[in-house]
Amino acid sequence: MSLGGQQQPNITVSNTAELERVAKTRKNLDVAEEYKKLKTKENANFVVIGHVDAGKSTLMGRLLYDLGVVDERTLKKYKQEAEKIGKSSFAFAWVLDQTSEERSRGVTIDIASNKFETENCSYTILDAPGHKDFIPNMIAGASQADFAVLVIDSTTGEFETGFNFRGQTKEHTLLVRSMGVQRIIVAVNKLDNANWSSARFEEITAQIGQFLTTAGFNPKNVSFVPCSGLTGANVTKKPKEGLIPWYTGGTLVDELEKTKPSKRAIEKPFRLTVADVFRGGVMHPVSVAGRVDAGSVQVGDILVDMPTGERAAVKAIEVDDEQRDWAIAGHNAVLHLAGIEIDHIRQGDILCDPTHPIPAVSSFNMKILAFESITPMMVDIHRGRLNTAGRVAKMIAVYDKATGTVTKKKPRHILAGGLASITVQVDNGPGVIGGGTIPVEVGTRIVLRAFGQTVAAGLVEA
Ligand SMILES: Nc1nc2c(ncn2[C@@H]2O[C@H](COP(=O)(O)OP(=O)(O)OP(=O)(O)O)[C@@H](O)[C@H]2O)c(=O)[nH]1
Repeated sequence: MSLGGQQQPNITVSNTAELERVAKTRKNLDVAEEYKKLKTKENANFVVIGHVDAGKSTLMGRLLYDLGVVDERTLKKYKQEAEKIGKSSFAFAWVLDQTSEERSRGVTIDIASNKFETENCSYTILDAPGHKDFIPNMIAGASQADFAVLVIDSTTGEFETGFNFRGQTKEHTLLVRSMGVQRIIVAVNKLDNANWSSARFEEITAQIGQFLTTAGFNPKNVSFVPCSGLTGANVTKKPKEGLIPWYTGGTLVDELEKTKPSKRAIEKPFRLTVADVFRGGVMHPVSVAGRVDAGSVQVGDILVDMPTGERAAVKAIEVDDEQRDWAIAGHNAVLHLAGIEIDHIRQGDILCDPTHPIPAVSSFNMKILAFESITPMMVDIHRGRLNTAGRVAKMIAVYDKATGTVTKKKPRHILAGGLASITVQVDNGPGVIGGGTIPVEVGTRIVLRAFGQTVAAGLVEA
């Protein structure tokens, strides 16, 4: 068994009577059927990636403003404040930062901090860009994303800096691909700085296109949009006549609308990765927010928290700030829980169907794409929002990237860019329940970092 040191959930509970009381309220709904009946818009989640200062916040702020999520008065206020400090161009970026801040003070659902709707779909921008701790946050976001928007600064010199060996464009892109994201929209941004030059647009699309193919994106899942977050050209509206006569494609929003959310794992056992734990008011002393990764949940269900193995009952559910009887894979949900203490559930834990809990293991095998050269070494293991210390304990095999056949067993080291299998050992935790273990199963996506850099990413294997 490669998932080593597996813990059985020890079914200790804080309050059995409470669990039983809540379980009685279960309406025994067929959630998959209810979901089919529901005529709501599809929801898609995406991450925004790109080099520092590529204009990510400005572009998303512009999008939110043009779609009416932020009103004129608020923008005016930001513009005045921004002018006061001599940075008038920051007003749009503040739209994004401000909404995320405000929302997180209300119902704490940080993963759903920025939402907007188009005609056919509602969207959630995962993890507002510009965050100090951007990469760990991006890993968490990417693990829940249906697609990514890669923002490129097309200003002369800036594109080249962002795209060079140590620039973030490549690291972010490899990361989101490793986290399972298959569709990417490239916003060739700040094209106002390049005089809306078609030659510049083509130069950038050629280079990025080639890189995306080598990073494992299928060209049919990649699209390029010339735009300017600052002027708003080609974000939600076609640019003024004559501005980009050479461009026949759609706006950024048109491209978003073409993107179908990935298929939901509705039939699989329930899994929700806890993004946030909070007191949801007097009625709800223990609440969690997160995305339903698989399966479904309904009021009255008993769940098990992993890796602690504690049970909890679902007292109430909110989806999109509305009270609901159920939630299903793909939903960003708030679950109000009973029968568990607030300090017994942590960010990064997985709430599961108790008949099929995710294993909590102290070691696991994974197939990696090495970003840097790998030897037996200390690493930070990132699994969605969870991050814990560990080490590369064994190097199992290196594969040929084209054919997948083993080229070397028990290698001494794995070269950057190589495909390989390794065993990862989790360090002992500081005596907490589930310490020294991490909830993973076959197919879980893991990112390994060391010295502040991503060194490898891949999937847990059997
Ligand atoms: N000319 C021009 N400038 C822009 C555009 N978009 C953003 N900028 C400017 O570029 C700078 C950086 O913009 P941000 O939106 O903060 O960039 P960011 O990528 O979110 O930055 P980080 O979060 O720090 O990585 C600001 O001075 C913006 O005003 C654009 O479309 N055209």
